[in-house]
Amino acid sequence: MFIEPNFTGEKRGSIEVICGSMFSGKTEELIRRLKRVRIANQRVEIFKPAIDIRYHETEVVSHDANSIASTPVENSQTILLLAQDVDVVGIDEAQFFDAEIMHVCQTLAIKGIRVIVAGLDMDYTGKPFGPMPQLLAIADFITKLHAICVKCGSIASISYRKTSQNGQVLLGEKDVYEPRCWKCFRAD
Ligand SMILES: Nc1ncnc2c1ncn2[C@@H]1O[C@H](COP(=O)(O)OP(=O)(O)O)[C@@H](O)[C@H]1O
Ligand SMILES: Cc1cn([C@H]2C[C@H](O)[C@@H](COP(=O)(O)O)O2)c(=O)[nH]c1=O
Ligand SMILES: [Zn+2]
Repeated sequence: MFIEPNFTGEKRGSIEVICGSMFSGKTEELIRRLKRVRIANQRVEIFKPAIDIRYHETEVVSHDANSIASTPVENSQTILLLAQDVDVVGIDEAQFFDAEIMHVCQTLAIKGIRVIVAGLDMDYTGKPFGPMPQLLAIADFITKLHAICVKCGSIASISYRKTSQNGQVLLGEKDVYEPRCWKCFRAD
């Protein structure tokens, strides 16, 4: 389990990245950390890319229906504009943001803000997804989570696309994706 920074005392900025396949628990872990921030009476703002309105327009929602209020933004620069007077910034679905998200996270951390980012590390082909490699490179703390392979029950690192549609961005749930281990991913 991730041991979070102390909630009291001098504020030092930091960047935490939570990554893994679909259904690995990234959003649940993000929500868990952010709810604890609220319990500690710290000020938090949560953002997600406007593209991701699968479950709810203004909430970050996990596959298990845990949720927390969030602000959908069109681009990463907007996060800088909206994240005023906060102790913590949470960002979900970071893979969909533009490349500038890396500098946005660095700027926030330099200002003393704790930044917690969740995102898919790989797309359905196994390629690194969007700005995630850069975010992982600058992270102070990385948590890699795994789902359970739906074929064999082993740990799953990759999100298998069940449809024949191409293109990196294709929103969906269990109708479109299932988590698989590498062996079962290669089997089809
Ligand atoms: N194959 C699976 N492996 C693990 N969890 C699964 C699987 N299928 C469904 N789930 C559910 O998904 C939840 C995680 O959802 P979520 O936090 O939204 O994941 P992520 O953001 O990584 O896609 C788990 O707690 C579990 O209830
Ligand atoms: C693998 C993969 C996923 N997506 C989409 C599908 C979902 O809408 C999100 C991931 O959500 P989660 O919170 O991690 O479950 O991303 C995509 O567009 N392209 C892909 O290759
Ligand atoms: Zn498997």
